[in-house]
Order: sequence, then C-alpha cells, then structure tokens
Amino acid sequence: MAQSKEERILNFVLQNAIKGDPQSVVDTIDKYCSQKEWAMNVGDEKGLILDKILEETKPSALLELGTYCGYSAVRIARLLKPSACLLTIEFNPDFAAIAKQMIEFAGVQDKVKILEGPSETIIPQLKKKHEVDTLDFVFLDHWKDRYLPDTILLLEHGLLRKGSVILADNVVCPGAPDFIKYIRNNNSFECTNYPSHVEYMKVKDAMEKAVFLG
Ligand SMILES: Oc1cc(-c2ccc(F)cc2)cc2cncnc12
Ligand SMILES: [Mg+2]
Repeated sequence: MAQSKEERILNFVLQNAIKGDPQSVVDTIDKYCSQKEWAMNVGDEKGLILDKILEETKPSALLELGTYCGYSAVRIARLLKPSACLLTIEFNPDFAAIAKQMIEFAGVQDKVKILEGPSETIIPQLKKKHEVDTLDFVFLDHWKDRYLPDTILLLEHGLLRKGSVILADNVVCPGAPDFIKYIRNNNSFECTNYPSHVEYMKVKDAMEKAVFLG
C-alpha cells in the first residue's frame, strides 16, 4: 500500500527529530512541509502567534479541534505547565493514529489526550466523560464550517468561563465568515485579529482571538 503524506511526515520526524524533544519535532515537521510536501499544520509563522497567546494565558485546561498530525498539539504541549492538560479532537482515524505516534515520540503524551470522533458528539461529553470543568483555552483548527456551531456548543454546555480564550486558525484562508460575523458582533466576546500567512506560503491568512467576557 502506498504511504500517505501524513505517514511520510511522521517517518521524516522519526528519522530526523530528537525523541523526547518537542521543539525538534516542531522544527522537523516545518522543515519537511516547507521544503518537500505542503501540509495543513499551523506552521512556524502562525505558531509564534499561538506561542505568544499561550504564554500570556498560561492555561491549565485546553481543547484543540483538529489534531491532524499532532503538530499544534506538540507545539502547545511543549509550553504547558506539568499539571496542564490538552484534549484534542480528531475526526479522521488515520490522522489520529499518526498524531498519537507524533505526540508519543515528542514525549508530551502525559499532557495530551486525543479524542477520536466528531466534535459535535465529543464536546457535549467533555464534562461528564472527560472530567472537564471549564476550558481556559480553545484552539479551532478543523473544518471551517464547524467553527461557529462548535463555539455555540461550548457555550451551551457551560464549557467557557470569564476569561476563556478561543483562538481560531484560518479566518482569512480558507476563511470562517459565519464564525467571524457572529463572534465580532457578540458583546460577550472581546476579539483581536492577528494577520499572518497560510503556513509555508505567501498567501494571506489570519488568526482571531476571542476572549469570553462571561
Ligand atoms: O491551516 C489550514 C489551511 C488550509 C488550506 C488549504 C488549502 C489552501 F489553499 C490554503 C489553506 C486548510 C485547513 C484545514 N483545516 C485546518 N487548517 C487548515
Ligand atoms: Mg489551520
């Protein structure tokens, strides 16, 4: 069976990065995806914006929607305090299997839990099945037409508290216009836009930060 792009990325990491060193895993994925095969990781440019917002927020309970190969899960986990926990939801079982190996190789498996399945099913289970109280930080990086419905689900299930930070990737390209319209017109959110570029390309993109005001 021919290897998938995601398997090629994982194998490049296993052969070229340093086991147990999350920064080397992040750098190695960026090297492969900028020089050999493009892939939809948040990447190094938007990754620095993500890093800065994480360092300002210092979250303990985090949720990521859209694990893919685990690049942002490793990137986020490398900055977390020992007691912090990142739950990351991935719909595609093949991606989830790659991400599991990527996270374990990076040595951040104690801070990351992959939840495989549709976000609309898993979000309502977070409190009872996954012992979540409220979330300090949410990274939206999955299907763009799920950003708005999943944000509404988070609100409906009492998963946000005063000060919870939502950070959304790709609000320009591919774009999430319904999410942006909603969140910028909702007085319960304080929004900030961070212009950037699509990972590994010169195409304009941006991230949007939305702080829940309670
Ligand atoms: O960061 C991303 C980028 C793109 C994407 C694809 C094609 C293109 F031309 C430009 C951008 C798609 C994504 C899907 N899910 C999560 N993240 C994504
Ligand atoms: Mg993205």
